[in-house]
Amino acid sequence: MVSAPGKVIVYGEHAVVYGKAAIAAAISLRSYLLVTPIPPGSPNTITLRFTDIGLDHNWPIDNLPWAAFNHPDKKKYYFDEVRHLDPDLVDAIKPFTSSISEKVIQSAAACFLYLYLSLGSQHSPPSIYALRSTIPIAAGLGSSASISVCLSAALQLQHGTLTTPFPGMLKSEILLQQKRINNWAFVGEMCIHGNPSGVDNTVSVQGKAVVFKRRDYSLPPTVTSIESFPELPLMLVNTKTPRRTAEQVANVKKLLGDYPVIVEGMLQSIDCITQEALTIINPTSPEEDATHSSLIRLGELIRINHGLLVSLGVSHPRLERIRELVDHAGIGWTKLTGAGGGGCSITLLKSGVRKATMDALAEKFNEEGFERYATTLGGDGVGVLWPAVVRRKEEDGEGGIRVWDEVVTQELFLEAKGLEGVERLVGVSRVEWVGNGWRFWRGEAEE
Ligand SMILES: Nc1ncnc2c1ncn2[C@@H]1O[C@H](COP(=O)(O)OP(=O)(O)O)[C@@H](O)[C@H]1O
Ligand SMILES: C[C@@](O)(CCOP(=O)(O)O)CC(=O)O
Repeated sequence: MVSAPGKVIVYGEHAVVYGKAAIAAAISLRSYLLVTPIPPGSPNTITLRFTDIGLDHNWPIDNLPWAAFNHPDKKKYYFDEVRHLDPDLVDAIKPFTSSISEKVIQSAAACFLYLYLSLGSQHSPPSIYALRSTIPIAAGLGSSASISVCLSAALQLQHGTLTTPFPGMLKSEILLQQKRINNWAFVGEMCIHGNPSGVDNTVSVQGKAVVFKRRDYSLPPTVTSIESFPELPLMLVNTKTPRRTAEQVANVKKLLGDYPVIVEGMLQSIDCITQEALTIINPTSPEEDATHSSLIRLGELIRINHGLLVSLGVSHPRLERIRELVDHAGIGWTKLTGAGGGGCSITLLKSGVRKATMDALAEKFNEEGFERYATTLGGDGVGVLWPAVVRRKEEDGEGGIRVWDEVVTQELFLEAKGLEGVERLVGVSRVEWVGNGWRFWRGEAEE
């Protein structure tokens, strides 16, 4: 099993698509992908069970367009850096997803097939790929990146081109493997939303928090880890209005085409906001350290960033309603996060907010159909659970405790009740495992 986190963009979404810097941090909501090989003698098929979106589909392996993907002019290997989708290969996949009518499901299936055909072979073992995610879909929290990262890591592990991280693994090897996971996760992101900047998949692979910049799409991005990302008091609220990232990105592109000078100026201002925030987050002198006044400055930058996103046309009345309620309560500074057009907002909370004020606001959110998430920022990136065997404990009714070990089968995983059930069964913060438990490609490992 593999897992990868979602993310919040704290500053710089949309501008990051045009080569400006963005600051993003991993969140504790995650996707989990369990790969189960099918016993020998079973039909030679691959099956996707992505139950969150109602995708349950299989394809005979021999029928897939291997010839197109293995053609000498087209073949890409796990170590190749891929910056564009090949339109002929995208076309070769289309007949295999055309029976799926819903765009959400179709794009997830296309993402899987492009990665499977690129990284696998006709002799790959028939397998079932079961996915569950605790990240709300299309809400600005990087759900598509986190599933792309899971698929990239799982397929490369399955085909022996990655190793499960182990204590003492060389830092250079960890970084190389992270790079390969990220490279193919970016390909998956391109299948789902066309023209991604790569910030979402990068933070999902690395975890923690990063400053991300991609000036030239033919070159790798510049990614700087923020080692001591401050524990900002953030509130995450979902409008429950889904939207597609691809559409929001296309809307900004159109606006830039219509008003190039004005919109370039706005994107440039967003870049300045990100740079300014960085000087507060990474102070160069001790007296600039995280103080009351730096919280206020970070908050003001959040408010200004949101204003510019509104002007870019990517807010939504439901996002404005959240901002209005928060402003009215006077508890912090709010901006949309991710692509906007619905999705989620983040609020940086002021210090000393009264509990009664928070409770009253929470009630208002409930009444109006918004959902709040408890999440922490800056956790681990992509990880592997091998073997996937949980240690269970239960009172035996006679004053004792019964302990037993249980393999996380596909059935157990898919039947876990709701998001909490998934977290309780396989969550990365769960401690009782048989074997090593979750292991992560942590970039800071010893050389
Ligand atoms: N839990 C999931 N199961 C399957 N596919 C998913 C899941 N979460 C996200 N996806 C894929 O990602 C797409 C959403 O991507 P996107 O619009 O970029 O939203 P987000 O802001 O959450 O990344 C969905 O259409 C689907 O293809
Ligand atoms: C709008 C954008 O900057 C972030 C999109 O984030 P999300 O897909 O809404 O989680 C696009 C991108 O960086 O690819």
